[in-house]
Amino acid sequence: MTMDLFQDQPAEQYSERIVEGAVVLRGRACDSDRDLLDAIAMVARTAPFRHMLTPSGHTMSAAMTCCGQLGWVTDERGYRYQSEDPLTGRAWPDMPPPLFKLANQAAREAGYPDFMPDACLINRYEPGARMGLHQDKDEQDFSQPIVSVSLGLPQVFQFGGAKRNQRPENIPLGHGDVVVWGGPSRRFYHGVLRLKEGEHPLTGRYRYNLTFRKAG
Ligand SMILES: O=C(O)CCC(=O)C(=O)O
Ligand SMILES: [Fe+2]
Repeated sequence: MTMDLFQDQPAEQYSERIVEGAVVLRGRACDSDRDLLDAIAMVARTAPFRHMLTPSGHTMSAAMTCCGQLGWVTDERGYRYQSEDPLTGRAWPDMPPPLFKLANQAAREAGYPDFMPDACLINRYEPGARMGLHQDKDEQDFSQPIVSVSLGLPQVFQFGGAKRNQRPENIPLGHGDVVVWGGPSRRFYHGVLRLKEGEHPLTGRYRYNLTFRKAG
């Protein structure tokens, strides 16, 4: 992993290239962390966190909700995007402006200008929860990147390659870190290891992850 330190940024905001097209922007969500967490709480009042079923009948260990025009869902029928929350039958809540702004700015910084996400999946992990290696491939347009924001407890992110059997790099992600991947790495395998027990001043026993995508 190479590291570039930019003189015009605070010491804790630097970027680390993972592979071509993929970068970790350390600390980029710190300035707006309270606004982001307030926005998550607001979304969850309309579209509550829930544990979705995988097509094979397993319960996901991360609790999820969505905002934006489209929400990612999984159930016994498969993985897909839809404009209504299956739990309530209502449209997903709008994407709160601080979320959109952060995703758009992070993408631009990573070399993807004009990223206009229409879907934000919100994952909430408690100690023990994880997400196995997978590809994000339910979207229409793979020219658009993924922007992934971490808030709260630290968790190890795994970033592999185009094939599942490629050994992933383990990248510890902390509060405020943003990962962006696209271009040649857009469909690379990734996941997170089990969340360790801990207590974060802003999120308690949770890690939140915001995954922004242009789905439709
Ligand atoms: O929690 C993370 O950092 C990764 C989440 C993810 O890959 C996904 O929701 O597709
Ligand atoms: Fe993913």
